[in-house]
Amino acid sequence: MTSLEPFGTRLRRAMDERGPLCVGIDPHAALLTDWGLTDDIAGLERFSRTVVEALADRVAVLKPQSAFFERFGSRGIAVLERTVAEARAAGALVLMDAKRGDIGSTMAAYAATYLDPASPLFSDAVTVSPYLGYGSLRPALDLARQSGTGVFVLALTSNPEGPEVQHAVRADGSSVAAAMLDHLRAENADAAPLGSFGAVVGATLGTAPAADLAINGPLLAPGIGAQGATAADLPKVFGAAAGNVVPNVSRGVLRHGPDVTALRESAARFAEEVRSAVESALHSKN
Ligand SMILES: O=C(O)c1cc(=O)[nH]c(=O)n1[C@@H]1O[C@H](COP(=O)(O)O)[C@@H](O)[C@H]1O
Repeated sequence: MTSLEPFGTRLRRAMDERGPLCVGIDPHAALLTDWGLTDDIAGLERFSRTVVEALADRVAVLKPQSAFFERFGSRGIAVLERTVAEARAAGALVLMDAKRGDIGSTMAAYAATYLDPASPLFSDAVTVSPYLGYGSLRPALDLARQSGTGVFVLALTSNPEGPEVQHAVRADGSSVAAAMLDHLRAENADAAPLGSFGAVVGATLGTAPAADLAINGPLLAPGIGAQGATAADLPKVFGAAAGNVVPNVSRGVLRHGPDVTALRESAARFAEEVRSAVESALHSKN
């Protein structure tokens, strides 16, 4: 198997060179309509191509949300394949937002889909759900190590329903989310400059979580823009861990399309807000 440089190393470099912003490629039906496109495969293709053309040469990470492609069936998946390939060729890291999770033997097939370089959907990293037990993710974690890709595990999600599961207290007194972060810390032990195994922690949490965010890996922070969080929330949620945060904005940027310049300007504004928020979080700790 061909192996890339570890994902964490590649991500740290991209964050240093381009800033840490991740922009989502979420072709909502409403956005296709707002862009003057048809809600069909031609609209999907045009939307995705435009986002890649506008942003793949300047943001660190693009995150296609697989569901919006899957809803068009096999032809939607074909557009997703091309989107991933074109975004990677233009220099962005691609984080496939698939949120997969299943028993280990099935997880191995999901892992092969996104993290095996021979797969048509090969991506730099994938989101997974650990709620069949962290150990069920092992095939994805192992394949990521082999192929130089990354895995982002849901820990404290941005939606209001998350705490029902994620704040639940385990028999040993730790919360489910804290246990997921502990697993990731162990996964990333000894990695430098950054581990390849990330956690998803919503920018919407409002305050610093009780759980320890120092996992020596990236922290994907969705929720800025349409879900109500702003870059200014990053210091209070992430504190000293802000230097490893990859903030995601999807609709907040996408609503400025289809004009390529307007998409670029919006992403640049978010990138500047994020840069100054991260700087102030790190500065206040010194
Ligand atoms: O894993 C994710 O990306 C994710 C985790 C989470 O806790 N919350 C969350 O919103 N997301 C994704 O991040 C994107 C947020 O989109 P906007 O609300 O439009 O910025 C969507 O693609 C969600 O599926």
